[in-house]
Amino acid sequence: MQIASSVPVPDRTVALVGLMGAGKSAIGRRLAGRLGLPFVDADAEIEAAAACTIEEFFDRYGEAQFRAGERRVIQRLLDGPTIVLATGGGAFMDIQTRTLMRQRAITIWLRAELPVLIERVGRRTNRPLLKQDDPETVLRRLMALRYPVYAEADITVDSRDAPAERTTDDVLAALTDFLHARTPAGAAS
Ligand SMILES: Nc1ncnc2c1ncn2[C@@H]1O[C@H](COP(=O)(O)OP(=O)(O)OP(=O)(O)O)[C@@H](O)[C@H]1O
Ligand SMILES: O=C(O)C1=C[C@@H](O)[C@@H](O)[C@H](O)C1
Ligand SMILES: [Mg+2]
Repeated sequence: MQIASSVPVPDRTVALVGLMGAGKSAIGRRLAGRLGLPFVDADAEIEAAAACTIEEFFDRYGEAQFRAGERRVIQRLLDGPTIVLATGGGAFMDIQTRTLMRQRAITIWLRAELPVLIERVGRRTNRPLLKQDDPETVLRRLMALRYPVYAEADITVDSRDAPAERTTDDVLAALTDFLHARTPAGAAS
């Protein structure tokens, strides 16, 4: 497939948002490879900065402190060079983080249906929010709360029950359309 050669180079960090299991990490890593940009996972950055897992962080300091740490990490990353950034599922819900991301990044919502999310999050048990109730109930609640806010992202792509490479192709195509729409006709891309 020739997609990569025709994709304009993003002039800003490309940040993925969406629920747990939407594929921010899995698709983000592939997207970065296709764009030739570094990939950074905000969850992993927080774990490195705090020297503990996200689960331990929630246990020790609680969610409010986690959101504050997440805000600082994302701010630092957006101050740096252009990257593909997988954000944590709740990052875009924080008004300050969201405002910053809307100003400084190209934001992409990976939207997934409930059955797809349930199947994917069942593969790992390290998501603290999914332990607060049964995972399906939590995901339903978060979908109702968060989907209207995720919809503020610049681009929305469906993260379907298909191979990750297919979703990556879909993201690249949508990003290409978005960047071409912003580039004045005839300008070099
Ligand atoms: N589009 C996709 N097609 C197929 N498998 C996928 C897709 N997206 C993610 N997966 C798989 O689903 C699982 C969860 O995905 P991933 O960890 O990337 O989600 P996430 O959005 O980063 O979640 P979190 O917010 O919890 O970090 C992984 O096993 C991943 O390989
Ligand atoms: O959706 C969320 O609020 C979260 C998603 C994960 O990426 C982690 O950032 C953490 O488990 C919280
Ligand atoms: Mg992730």
